[in-house]
Amino acid sequence: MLKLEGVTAAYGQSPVLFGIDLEIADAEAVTLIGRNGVGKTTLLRAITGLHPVTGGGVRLNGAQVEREAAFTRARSGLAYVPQGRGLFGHLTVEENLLMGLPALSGRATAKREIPDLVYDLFPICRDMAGRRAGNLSGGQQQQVAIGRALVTQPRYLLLDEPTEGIQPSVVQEIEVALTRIRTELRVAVLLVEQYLDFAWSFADRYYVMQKGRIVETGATADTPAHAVQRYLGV
Ligand SMILES: Nc1ncnc2c1ncn2[C@@H]1O[C@H](COP(=O)(O)OP(=O)(O)OP(=O)(O)O)[C@@H](O)[C@H]1O
Repeated sequence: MLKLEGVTAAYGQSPVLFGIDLEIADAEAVTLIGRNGVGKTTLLRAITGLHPVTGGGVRLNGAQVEREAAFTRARSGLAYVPQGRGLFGHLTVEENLLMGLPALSGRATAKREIPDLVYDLFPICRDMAGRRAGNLSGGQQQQVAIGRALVTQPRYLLLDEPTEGIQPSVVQEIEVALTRIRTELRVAVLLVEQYLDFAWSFADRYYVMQKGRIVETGATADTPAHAVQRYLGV
C-alpha cells in the first residue's frame, strides 16, 4: 500500500499542496485528474522524493519514506515516468533502459539485466535498441520511458500524462501494456491524465484535484467520466 497523509508542499514561500490524503492498494489502478497547474506533477514528485514535502507523511508498505532520498524510494519499489518522458535523447534506447538498473542494486535477489518482459510488453525497446531515443516518435519514446521504469522492477508506477501528444493507436497499445503490467506483474499504477476516456477505461478509482486539494474521489465504475469533466474545463 502507498499512502499519503496530509501531504503539503511549496515552491519557496508559495504553498502548492494543502494536505493531500490518497492511497493506492497493491496492483490497483488509480487516476488523478485536474486542470493544468493544480499541483498534480508536484504531488507525483513529492511521492517519489524529487520535491520535498513541508508536512504530512508518505508511507510505502508501512514505512515512512517522506524524508528518504528519491533513489532510496526507487529501491523500495517506486518508479516514475515524468511528463515529457525524461529520456536522454542523445543516448540509445538500450542505454536509456540500462539507466533503470542502479535502482536494483539494493536488492540482492534481483537479476541485473533488462527483464525479457520489458521487450515483450514493448517490442520497440528491442527493435530500436540501437537508435537514439531523441529520434523516436512521441509514442515510441513513451513506451521506452515506461519500459525503463519497469527495469527497476517497481511495485508502484507513477505516470504523468503518458498520452500527451500521442496518436490514438499508440494510446491503445499503451493501455494494453499498462493493463498487463497491473494484472500480470501486479504493479499498482497512479496515472495523472487529462484524457478522461483513457483514464476511466484504465483506472479502478479516481481522485480529482483542485488548487492543491483533493476535492472528490470515487470508483470510476460508479461515476461516468462526463460527471467529472467540469473539473477539467471545456
Ligand atoms: N519550479 C517551480 N517553481 C515555482 N512554481 C512552480 C514550479 N513548478 C510548478 N509551479 C507552480 O506550482 C503549481 C502546481 O504546478 P504543477 O506542475 O504541479 O501542476 P499540474 O497540475 O501538474 O499542472 P500541469 O498539468 O500543467 O503539469 C502551479 O501553480 C505552478 O505554476
